Amino acid sequence: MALLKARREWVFFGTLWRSHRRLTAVWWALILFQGVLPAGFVVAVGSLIGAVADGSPLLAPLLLIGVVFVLMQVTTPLHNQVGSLLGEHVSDRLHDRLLVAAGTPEGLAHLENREHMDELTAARDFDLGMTGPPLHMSMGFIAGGLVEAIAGLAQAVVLAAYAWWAPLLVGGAWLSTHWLLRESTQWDRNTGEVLDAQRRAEYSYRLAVDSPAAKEIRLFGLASWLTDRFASERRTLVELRWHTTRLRQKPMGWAVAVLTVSGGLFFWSLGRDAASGAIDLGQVSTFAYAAVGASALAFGGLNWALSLAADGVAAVLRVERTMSSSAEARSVVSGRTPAEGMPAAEIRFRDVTFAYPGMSAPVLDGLDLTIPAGSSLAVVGVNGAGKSTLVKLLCRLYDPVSGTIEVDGTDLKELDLDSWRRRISAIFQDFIRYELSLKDNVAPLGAVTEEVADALRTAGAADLRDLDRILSSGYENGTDLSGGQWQRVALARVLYAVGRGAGVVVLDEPTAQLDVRGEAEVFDRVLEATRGCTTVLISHRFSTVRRADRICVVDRGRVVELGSHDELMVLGGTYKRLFELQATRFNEEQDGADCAG
Ligand SMILES: Nc1ncnc2c1ncn2[C@@H]1O[C@H](COP(=O)(O)OP(=O)(O)OP(=O)(O)O)[C@@H](O)[C@H]1O
Repeated sequence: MALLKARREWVFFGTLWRSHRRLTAVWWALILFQGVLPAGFVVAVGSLIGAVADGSPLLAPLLLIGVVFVLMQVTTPLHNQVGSLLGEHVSDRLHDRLLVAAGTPEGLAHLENREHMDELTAARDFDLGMTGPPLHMSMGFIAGGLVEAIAGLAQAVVLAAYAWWAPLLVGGAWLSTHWLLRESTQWDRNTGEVLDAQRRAEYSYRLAVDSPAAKEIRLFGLASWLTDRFASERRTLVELRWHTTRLRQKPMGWAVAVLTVSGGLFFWSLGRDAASGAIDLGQVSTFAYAAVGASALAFGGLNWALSLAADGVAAVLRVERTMSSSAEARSVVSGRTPAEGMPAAEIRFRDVTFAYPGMSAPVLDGLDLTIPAGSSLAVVGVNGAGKSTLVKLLCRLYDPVSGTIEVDGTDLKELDLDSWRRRISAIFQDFIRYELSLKDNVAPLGAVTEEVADALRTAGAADLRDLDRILSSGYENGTDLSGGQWQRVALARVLYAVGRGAGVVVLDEPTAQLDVRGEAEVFDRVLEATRGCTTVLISHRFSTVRRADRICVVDRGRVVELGSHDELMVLGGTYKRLFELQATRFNEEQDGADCAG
């Protein structure tokens, strides 16, 4: 365990070095320099007192004291600045590495695995000051602790001029207090618990102050429940800290006893030699100051700061390792065949079975489905039937457990993933509302203004004209949109991609938030704009669904009906039943509205 810990700390120092060699070298040099300065000061003061006692010139010792004193004053702020810069630099580098590690795997499974998510959270939080100071501040604590350690040892070395055993006695006692008080890194052992309590407290806090949650919190009267929850988590944190403090009591007692005994022995000997005249006044004061300097109680600050910083770095490196080797992170691997112009003939699901990682029951269970290129297919089915899962497989966010998805006869796994994804454009149910300008929401990778305006027009969002306006009220001159307006913007994103060459369009509940009139109008335009594309539409709105060339009904992971609207109505199965149910409801509502009018 101790070996492992030591290794983590070495990894930390190695990471500093690799992140910025020059700053790290200056940081270490200043630690050494600052560490020996107190010993220099002690010697200078001793020589001054000796000179006063002898009546010899005071200029040289006074100058020495002045120089050492000024150096001590100047190097501390300089060192803090260097440490803070280095900390920020390392933290930036680690964040970059973390984003690359989490973003590189092609699939989604690594972001849904609980263990990986815990690792990612620990790595993400390492510099947020949640369980310890952020790195740019830790560097100051670490440097302070190292300086203290070197200063103690350097002053113990000065005692060698008095007696060979003095550095061993005083330095040994001082080192043993470090060892005894390493318990203060008990905080370390609590990190899991602390992290958990901190996370819960933070979540309650966010629920209380974030505006999206504010509606429900007020409406359901959850405000005082939330306050209690927050207070209770904070109490847990205080208790954990209190527990840590109490753990220090016993070793603290031992450390004080060790220092008292060693100090007592040393000063008894020093007093005896001073009284007998074996050493002069200057030497007495030098050795006395040096002994005091080497006997300060170690408070474990170095251990604490170093192990927290080393933990953070280790967490990021662990994520990198996991992401490059775990089965989840490597579950989707790109093939080599270019996908340009595909599909030219068809997309075919062949006996596809799929279960989400860690789930035993399959969501898709031997599903067979052919989608002719250039046609539109609507997928319907009850909640949880597996419709979104089907399109996620088509986007290769996951791979089937068994069976294949073929594009023009080539297994999707053999296609180059980047070029396949360039062929696909999708709007998912939980599409992203980017806190970016309207233009960047439509074309996040940079856009031709005219094409963005066209896409917005087709998506029924022509009224949104200020393309540079940020779509979030959290920014100056920013604005927010209604649910339906956001959906139109997300549709415009798909249409823009189609204009840029995407040939497969996935629309997962694209009009769920549009009003009935807007829905029909927008959907007609979207169909027109995506004519020639292979379109997969998922919707619970049959007025939208019926416009597709073909419709398939998915039930318990299989296709149970497939055909055009008219064919399925003639078939008289699930589709017909669901369609009529919705039509009857809609007519009843319309009648009600007419009567009320
Ligand atoms: N990331 C996931 N991890 C584990 N299970 C999941 C995940 N996503 C979906 N599921 C499960 O897979 C099943 C199918 O979900 P899917 O989203 O494909 O259904 P759907 O037909 O699109 O439903 P809806 O009409 O409600 O959107 C559900 O039981 C769901 O709980």
